[in-house]
Amino acid sequence: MPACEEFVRDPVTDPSTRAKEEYVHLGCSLHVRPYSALPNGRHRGFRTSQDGAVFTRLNDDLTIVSAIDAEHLRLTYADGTEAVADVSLTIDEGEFFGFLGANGAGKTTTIKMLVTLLRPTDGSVRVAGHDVTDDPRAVRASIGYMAQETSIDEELTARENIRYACEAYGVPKDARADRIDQLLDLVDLADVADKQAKGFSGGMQKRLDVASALVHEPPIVFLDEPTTGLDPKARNRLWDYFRRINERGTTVFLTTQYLEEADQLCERIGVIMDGEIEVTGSPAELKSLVGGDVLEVEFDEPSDDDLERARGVALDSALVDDPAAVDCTESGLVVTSDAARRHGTDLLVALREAGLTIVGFNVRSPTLDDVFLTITGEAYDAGDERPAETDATAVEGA
Ligand SMILES: Nc1ncnc2c1ncn2[C@@H]1O[C@H](COP(=O)(O)OP(=O)(O)OP(=O)(O)O)[C@@H](O)[C@H]1O
Repeated sequence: MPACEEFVRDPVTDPSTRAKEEYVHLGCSLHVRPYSALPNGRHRGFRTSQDGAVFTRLNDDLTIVSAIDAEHLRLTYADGTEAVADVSLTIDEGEFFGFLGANGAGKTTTIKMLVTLLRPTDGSVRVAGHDVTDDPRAVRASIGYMAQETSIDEELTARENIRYACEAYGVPKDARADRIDQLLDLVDLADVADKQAKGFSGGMQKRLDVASALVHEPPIVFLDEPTTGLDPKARNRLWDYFRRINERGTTVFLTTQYLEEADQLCERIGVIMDGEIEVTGSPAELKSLVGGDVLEVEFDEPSDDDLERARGVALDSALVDDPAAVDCTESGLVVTSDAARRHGTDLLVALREAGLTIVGFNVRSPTLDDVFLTITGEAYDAGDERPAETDATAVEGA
């Protein structure tokens, strides 16, 4: 993101108000266009990337209005558990942000503070420019929240569920019928609109849940593990939907058990560990922390001695200058090195000469799983892995 200092003031004419207004332009690939002139004379602009996807409002002082701005958030539960120790985060409007962390790291507790369900023990947070403690109603009017637990009523039909959400979120009466039809269409439930939700598959229920959380077209959306338990097809349909709302300018804050999901969808990712943000960056930036490509070697039923010997060979090789770059698995070795592609075969020869029988090898680019292992020293485990539910036609005609 360009720093605020890069802004230059430049008067332009806003054709919609026919008044000469002062707006702000950004150089290079980003620019700001008039968005609205507020009643008190302040201006807002929206910044777009070249494809028009990213929206950013500007304050009077030309700083960017953040969708979420959390400073030193802390939350201690009544039993003394410090679930969130120190979380500071700034998320721009229009960003697709992924929030990752192992089971119990503090993701849900953080989200609950951001959506006003928990009051921070310490620290401050503004969402859509409103303080969550001082102005929770304004925050709630600006957000959609899809919790891990479903909020739909299984006794109601899909249409009734969305209508109920429209009433709860205060969608104007004359806009409801169109909004309901649009949402049913968007989440591919138009064919089963008048069937009871209790007959829906897990995937259909999740999609109905998303539609219900977004009826008021909030500018910021919090999705807490929205695709857990879904099969890849159902997950893909939700991904498409999340991409679409983000392309329309919605800020998305996502937690997920699936690193692949974060990799596919998120522009930026924050990793929380023991209640503190460990690192933030784009998926590519995070992958660069791994320190090179990953060489995986598999042996034929290796004993512990074999693995130890293999590790010694790897440590002696030209590939490795840091012992942390070599991990033993049950069946082989994983070596991370920026020379893995150039000199990987040298290591294979050395391993064979040391009497190890290689049954498979692979050199690949790092994944977010590797990132997680590098950062936390543990494999990613963000919750109970439930069996995938199919998105098959649990309801006739779906
Ligand atoms: N109501 C509560 N009272 C006391 N401790 C809690 C409460 N809710 C959560 N915790 C604890 O706070 C810590 C953080 O929990 P949280 O649910 O925020 O983590 P998480 O990263 O969302 O985990 P998961 O991936 O399992 O959803 C954990 O140690 C958890 O046991």
